[in-house]
Amino acid sequence: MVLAQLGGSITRALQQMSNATVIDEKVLNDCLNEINRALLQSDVQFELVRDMRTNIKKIVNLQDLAAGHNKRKIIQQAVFNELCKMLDPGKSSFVPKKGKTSVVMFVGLQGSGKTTTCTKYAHYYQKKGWKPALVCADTFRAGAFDQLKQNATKAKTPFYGSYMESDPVKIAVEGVERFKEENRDLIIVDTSGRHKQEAALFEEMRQVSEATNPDLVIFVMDSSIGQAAFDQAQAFKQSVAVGAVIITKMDGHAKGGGSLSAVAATKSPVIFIGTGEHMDEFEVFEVKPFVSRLLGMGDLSGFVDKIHDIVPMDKQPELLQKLSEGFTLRIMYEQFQNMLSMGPMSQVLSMLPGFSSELMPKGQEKESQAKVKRYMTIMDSMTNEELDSSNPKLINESRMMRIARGSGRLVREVLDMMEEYKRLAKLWSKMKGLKIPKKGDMSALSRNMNAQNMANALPSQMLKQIGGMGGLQNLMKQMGSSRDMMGMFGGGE
Ligand SMILES: Nc1nc2c(ncn2[C@@H]2O[C@H](COP(=O)(O)OP(=O)(O)OP(=O)(O)O)[C@@H](O)[C@H]2O)c(=O)[nH]1
Repeated sequence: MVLAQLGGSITRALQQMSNATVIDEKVLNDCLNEINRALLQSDVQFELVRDMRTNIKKIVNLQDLAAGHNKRKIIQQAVFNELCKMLDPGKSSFVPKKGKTSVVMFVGLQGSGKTTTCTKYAHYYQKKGWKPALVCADTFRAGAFDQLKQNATKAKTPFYGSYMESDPVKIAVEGVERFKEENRDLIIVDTSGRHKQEAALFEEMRQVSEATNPDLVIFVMDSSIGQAAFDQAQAFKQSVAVGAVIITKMDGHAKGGGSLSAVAATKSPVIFIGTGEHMDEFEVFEVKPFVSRLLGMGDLSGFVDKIHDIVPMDKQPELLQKLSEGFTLRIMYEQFQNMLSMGPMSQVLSMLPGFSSELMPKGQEKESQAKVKRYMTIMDSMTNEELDSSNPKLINESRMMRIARGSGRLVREVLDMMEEYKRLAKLWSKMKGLKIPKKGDMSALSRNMNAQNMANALPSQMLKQIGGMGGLQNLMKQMGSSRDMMGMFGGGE
């Protein structure tokens, strides 16, 4: 979970307030002080924090609240709303339309993650059936074109650039023209960065922008820049028409609140956040779900969307039909494939209320991805008969030796994979009848989620970290109450 520490501190402050027998001025002030401290510690700009406090105090006038009022809920709601307000510039950014050509220009300082983010952005839309293309107009940094080329090739996205040409405007114009002719619907122009803000950078940006006339300029900002965020964002906004912000490296820093101040500086919404170096570590940013997650209330709608990414609507009856005929190795293979394309598991799980990606350390996640890939290599050496059978006994000793030889793995590893298959087959048989909720149908999801189902689905190590079955039940209780809160804030269902 990004900014997990900040979220944890705010939640604790609200919790402490809730524990007080009477909520008076002192209790409210203590709570707000605690929240302020947490925001400032994570580098949110001082003025924003001060305004937030003033606004909450204005809304929550304890003297005016009659005895019957639920002060706790009103305060919690005010904190939630103010956090949302801080992150919401009140206007949306340009949204490209599939099938219609849009030009999107990326700007930012060198090292902010601009080039990586261009590819992530292209990949995100490509997965949804768009036809993006990348133009490298960074002639300042040697190697920038190679990097873009490498990333674009990995993402199977067409690209344009030049080793010889030194005029970024010329390259940008040529690239955009070329891809317009090819009817690409999302033309992404990567511009050069500098180590620091300087006149040459802004002049070049302005010229590229003038020549390509982008529909949207996206400002890419590294979340770790702290208090400097506000000024940096403002400087870019003054030079080009920044219409949206993407904040990168939200995975690495407990701080990062500073970058959220960019919203106030550019008056443009944050549209995505980068949460890792991997192409899929890229999340759509939406204010309410983000604040919900920040406060440990989860983002059930995002979670359901992820499920639909893995098993699209039109494939669901097919999968359920296949599963009803028995859990085969081929189904496991396909699910592994989906899992890998979906991106890191911690990102998905962090959408569940009360979960934190801290529960799943990065190293461990990489390890489990490597394991999944190993299992897939092993399955690549299996026959159709083996893959389509739901009887593990079919894979006898001699078959195992053959499969190990064919895949270049150890027999022990084939055995490991079969154990994993049996574990998942057992899990599936227990989960029979589970329905995949429709998009937006949160109640179906919660109906399906009882502690036993969840306990079965979680890796045992993770269950231990949560605090076993007891810890999980507590978490589910929290989920219940967080759902109430989400409903109250209009964030969940
Ligand atoms: N952890 C983490 N690393 C990231 C993220 N986004 C980018 N990076 C890394 O940040 C470093 C710099 O990224 P680049 O894309 O090369 O930076 P850039 O802003 O394009 O640099 P210039 O092209 O020189 O302007 C690379 O090592 C990326 O892998 C992110 O969201 N999380």
